Amino acid sequence: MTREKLYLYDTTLRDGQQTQGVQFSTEEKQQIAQTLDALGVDYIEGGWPGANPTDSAFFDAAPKTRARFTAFGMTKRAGRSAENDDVLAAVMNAGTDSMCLVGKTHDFHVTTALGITLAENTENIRASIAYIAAQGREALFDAEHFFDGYKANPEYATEAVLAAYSAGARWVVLCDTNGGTLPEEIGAITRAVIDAGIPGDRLGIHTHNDTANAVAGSLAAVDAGARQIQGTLNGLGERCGNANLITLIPILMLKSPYAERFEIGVSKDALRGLTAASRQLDDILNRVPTKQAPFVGASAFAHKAGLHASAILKDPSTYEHIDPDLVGNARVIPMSNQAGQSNLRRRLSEAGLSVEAGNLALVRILDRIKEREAEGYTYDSAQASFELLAREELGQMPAFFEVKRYKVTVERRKNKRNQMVSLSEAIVVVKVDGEKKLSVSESIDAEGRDRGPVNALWTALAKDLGRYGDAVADMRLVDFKVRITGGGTEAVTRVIIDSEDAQGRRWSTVGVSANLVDASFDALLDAVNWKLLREGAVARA
Ligand SMILES: CC(=O)SCCNC(=O)CCNC(=O)[C@H](O)C(C)(C)COP(=O)(O)OP(=O)(O)OC[C@H]1O[C@@H](n2cnc3c(N)ncnc32)[C@H](O)[C@@H]1OP(=O)(O)O
Ligand SMILES: CC(=O)C(=O)O
Repeated sequence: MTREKLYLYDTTLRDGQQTQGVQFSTEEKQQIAQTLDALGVDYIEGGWPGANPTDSAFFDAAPKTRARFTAFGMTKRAGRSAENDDVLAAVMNAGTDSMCLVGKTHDFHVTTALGITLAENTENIRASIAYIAAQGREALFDAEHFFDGYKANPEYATEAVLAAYSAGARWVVLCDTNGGTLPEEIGAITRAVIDAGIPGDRLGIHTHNDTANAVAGSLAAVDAGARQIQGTLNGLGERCGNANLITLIPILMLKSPYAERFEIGVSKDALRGLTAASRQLDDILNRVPTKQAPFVGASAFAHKAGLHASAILKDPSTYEHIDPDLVGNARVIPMSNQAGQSNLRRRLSEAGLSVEAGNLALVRILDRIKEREAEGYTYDSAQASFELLAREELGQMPAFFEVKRYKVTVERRKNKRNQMVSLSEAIVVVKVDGEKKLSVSESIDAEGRDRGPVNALWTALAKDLGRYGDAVADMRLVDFKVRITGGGTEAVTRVIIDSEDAQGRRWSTVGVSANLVDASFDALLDAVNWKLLREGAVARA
């Protein structure tokens, strides 16, 4: 049986950025776009060009993606032509092949929020979509408040979406903007729109999670005939969030009747990257991953009750609705050292380490990871630290150098202009090839500003690493995340450092301590050791 194509439209970088407390940098947007592209979504909505400097900069250096990279904006305002609307012009000038414009479809919003007549609004929608289509570009129309609008005035809501469709919109996306419509009603109204003349393969669904039904509402629209789903990674989005693609993707690929009826752009291989994609986003946002997140949470396949754990060991399907491996997650069975070995072997092989099944080192690695995670470490994203830990247990970790001691001071004092300034200084003593080396460094940028104690430590460490100096010369620290976490009985500080080198490699390392500077130094040492490994450095016996 041929399966029908179902399109996935990701709006993490636009509606996801409307989440309280979320503001992606341009680099973070680039990183997320690459992850989405690797996952296999069909559209990546990058943001609203012209609305803020970050979005504009992101579109200026738009990533090259296989997915259709889409700019978001709104329909032209009344009293001016589409050609002369400056907000629309900024969206058009972003130069993307696809553009998604939001427009009003609820009569109350037209008269109250916009203060124009219904006819004027319909004309704004028509003219804006026609303007995009006339340039041979793909137009999408986000029908804002469509379901509430349809309930209040079905004739007008239908007129508004038909205007977009007739003007050439490739997709008309029905939005449950306030998130209050329940799945059954979403299905019925979607069917009514199809009956009114817009075919299902031109209809999309955009739901919000205000009643925790965004995923169910999206599926109801698909059941009714819609063929595009809009959503976000981890369900980010305005207020309670959008439909969670991290939940929807495995449902569409693994659950009946969707798996049999539909084809989406995500391959089975890419599906295995789902857990990593979800955790990468949490990492970027410096959020603790939700343990109970369906499919990807650390508890999604954790079996605590004795009855469960015992049956699971006989056959995992006794208490699991899918094999966790399919989504890149791992089974957790407390007390069983066998748990998670296949997952561990896969992670090791990603680090270039091939370890045969049954090797006792696997048990030791798992034990150490568990111990360290109890202390506050996390290895989900800190792949470089994970590799170093594994190498130690496998006897494959060279001792390049030894840190004998270090010291950091931070001083606040008045400068000549009577301004309070800070100055960080570090001293690091290392032993390389039997020889002690003492380096002192201040951390000051080109404008004379203090770059902080961790930077001072890094520059002191890198200053004299003897014959390893050249190998780390092109390395720089690009991100630094701090989180206070409950490790054991006391709160500890976890630091994750992202480093980069001139060859475009980027790696993450983790350090934990009750002391912020110690935790940072711990992560820093891992970063340097990983770089030395990659450079093929050889330690002298
Ligand atoms: C449902 C959604 O989530 S849609 C996405 C919403 N996202 C955002 O709002 C974030 C980005 N937005 C922005 O940065 C700004 O709102 C901008 C740059 C787009 C516009 O800024 P401003 O010109 O200062 O307008 P402001 O934000 O104050 O108000 C929006 C204006 O657009 C009008 N408007 C709102 N929706 C539409 C629409 N679909 N079509 C035409 N005009 C619209 C409003 O009536 C208002 O006009 P007014 O100032 O003449 O009353
Ligand atoms: C367009 C959009 O984000 C909404 O209506 O919710």
